[in-house]
Amino acid sequence: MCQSELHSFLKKLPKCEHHIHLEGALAPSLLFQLASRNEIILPPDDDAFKSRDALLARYKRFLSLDDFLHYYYIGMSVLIHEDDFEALAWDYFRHASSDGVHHAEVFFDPQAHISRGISYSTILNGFNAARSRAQCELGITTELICCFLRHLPASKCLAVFEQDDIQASFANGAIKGIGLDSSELGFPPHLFKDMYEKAAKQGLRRTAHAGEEGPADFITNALEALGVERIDHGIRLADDDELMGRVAANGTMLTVCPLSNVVLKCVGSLEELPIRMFLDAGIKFSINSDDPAYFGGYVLDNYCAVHEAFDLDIGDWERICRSSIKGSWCNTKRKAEMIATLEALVSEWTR
Ligand SMILES: Nc1ncnc2[nH]cnc12
Ligand SMILES: [Zn+2]
Repeated sequence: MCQSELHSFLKKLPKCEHHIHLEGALAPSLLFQLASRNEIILPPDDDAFKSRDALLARYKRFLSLDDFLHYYYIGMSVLIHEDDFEALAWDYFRHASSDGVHHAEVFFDPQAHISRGISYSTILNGFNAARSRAQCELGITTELICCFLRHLPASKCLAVFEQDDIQASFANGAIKGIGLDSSELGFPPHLFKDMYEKAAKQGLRRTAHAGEEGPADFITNALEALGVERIDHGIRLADDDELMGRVAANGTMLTVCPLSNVVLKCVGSLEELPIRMFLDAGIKFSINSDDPAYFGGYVLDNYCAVHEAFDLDIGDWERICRSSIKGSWCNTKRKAEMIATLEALVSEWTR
């Protein structure tokens, strides 16, 4: 298959994205536009904020997860009004649709906005307006996953989790599940056990970032102490054969983010990612963009990069795509529609 045929095949695959932080889809052009409209002063002593090109150049030199998070939290400070949150999410949904995403489960970080005086309803109304539009105009189904910031005290996270407006959004189904993100090293999953126990009792789906920069032990810890159903990133699973066997046997899905791992120096190059090892070991995983505006690629760029690095065949892609549909938190009818699309595509390309 030549490159352009392959690109067309990868684009047509009915993709599900499970690991995308909406705040990480804030393109520099929208960032500067909102900063100006909302009269937000970006750090004057950091030359990266002098222009769009300077900011993009700085994004190419991230040294670590924390180095990136510094820019991520400054960037989102321009989001003030409902319309801003709507514009951000709509921009992502448009990109996702043109990349062949059929279903997206998207993260957001309420604590990073509430702490700046933005109400939870402002965030949720903005995102929900974009979600309705994505469903009507693009045919994409979406779910929201409310993430908690692990660099903050667990007691503070629990207090936000228990806030009346957040509890109401759990109860009325606006939020599908919870996640745990931000700085990983020094913040093991078990610190958040109480919150995850409450979430389980309330019937929320549960995932957590683990094994991105942190060790394989954090994956064990997230599975055992938090009872998570998915692991976000999870690439350090490759360091523990016994755990890898357990994850494969339980069918726990990893949401891997290849370009993110390279840009944040979690691996030296794409080829170092354990993609082939995971396929051989029967580990289920989906491929995702994480923070597409910061890492130079949306989901299709990640699919193409993985294809080039690992020379996958149609059978490999069918498995990845099938696991990704099955590991989604949408209803069985929606999954069946996507599986049917996948099977029709594969049969067309293998005729
Ligand atoms: N890659 C990542 N890891 C942890 N927290 C994040 N928040 C946004 N992107 C993240
Ligand atoms: Zn992430």
